[in-house]
Amino acid sequence: MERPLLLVGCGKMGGAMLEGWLAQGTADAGVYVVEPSGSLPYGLGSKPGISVVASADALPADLHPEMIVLAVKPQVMSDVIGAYRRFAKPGTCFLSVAAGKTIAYFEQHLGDKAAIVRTIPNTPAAIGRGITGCTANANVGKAERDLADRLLRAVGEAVWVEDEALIDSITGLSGSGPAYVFHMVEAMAAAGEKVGLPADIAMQLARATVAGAGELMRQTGEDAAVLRQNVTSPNGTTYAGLQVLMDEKAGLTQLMEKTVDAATQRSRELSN
Ligand SMILES: NC(=O)C1=CN([C@@H]2O[C@H](COP(=O)(O)OP(=O)(O)OC[C@H]3O[C@@H](n4cnc5c(N)ncnc54)[C@H](OP(=O)(O)O)[C@@H]3O)[C@@H](O)[C@H]2O)C=CC1
Ligand SMILES: O=C(O)[C@@H]1CCC=N1
Repeated sequence: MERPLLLVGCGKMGGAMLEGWLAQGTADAGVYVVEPSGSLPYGLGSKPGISVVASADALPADLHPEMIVLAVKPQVMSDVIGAYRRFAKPGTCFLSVAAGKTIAYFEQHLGDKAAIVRTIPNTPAAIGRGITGCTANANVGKAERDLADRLLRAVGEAVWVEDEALIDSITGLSGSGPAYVFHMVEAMAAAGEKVGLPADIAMQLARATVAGAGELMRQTGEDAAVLRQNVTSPNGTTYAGLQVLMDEKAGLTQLMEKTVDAATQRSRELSN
């Protein structure tokens, strides 16, 4: 990078991304962080190249960031965004990670000349295993898109879509998805207790099973269906369990469809 990054909001998502950029050396021209509390997670505040300020007013008057990453909650975005309109000029691109907030919303607040990348990452970004859905407006040139891609790939994978409406769907699937998986661990552990296991052992088994299954899928690159079949002996124990989980009327497929749909709808609502 030739000029600094500006990160607005350094909570769970902004902090995870900043950690990835530092680890990968992506933000080599320095990062200004606006964070009202002044304290950054993971001890990031004391890392070289990081300058923390409590508000946009405290940023240097001549700052010309290459990219401004907006990582505040969607509900506070309208209180925050106005302070950054002065940066909306050639050479500066905005990248939002906020659920629901559309490109039209940012153009309304930053002007229709602003270069805007709308994304939705997820929390495994904290360990470099995130996946981010991205789209951009017509003001984003190749260099800006490449930089956004590099920043996002520093914390995992990036998937670009042309149709912005798909970002709500990506939010419902992979943005919120880690929570579904963590809840599955909770549900498996609770079910283990019901069949007689002590709570601590049930949780240890559930965590290791989900983590191990995820790692097996990642390392082998094998289809999920094939990996499932590899566990399932004809008329064995897994088959008996899957008869319930894959029930055509009330199985996980139907439940997951409703779950992802509810999250997608909520993402659409947050645009207001
Ligand atoms: N968590 C997740 O799994 C995902 C989150 N996102 C998106 O990321 C964004 C941030 O979410 P998340 O990190 O979870 O939330 P957090 O609350 O952890 O982070 C938001 C941060 O913004 C700070 N903040 C509040 N007001 C301002 C301001 N005026 N200027 C600068 N910073 C400010 C908050 O400080 P303080 O706490 O002191 O108020 C907080 O540190 C959201 O838009 C969310 O939709 C996207 C994908 C996944
Ligand atoms: O729950 C939320 O609204 C945020 C966006 C995606 C994941 N967490």
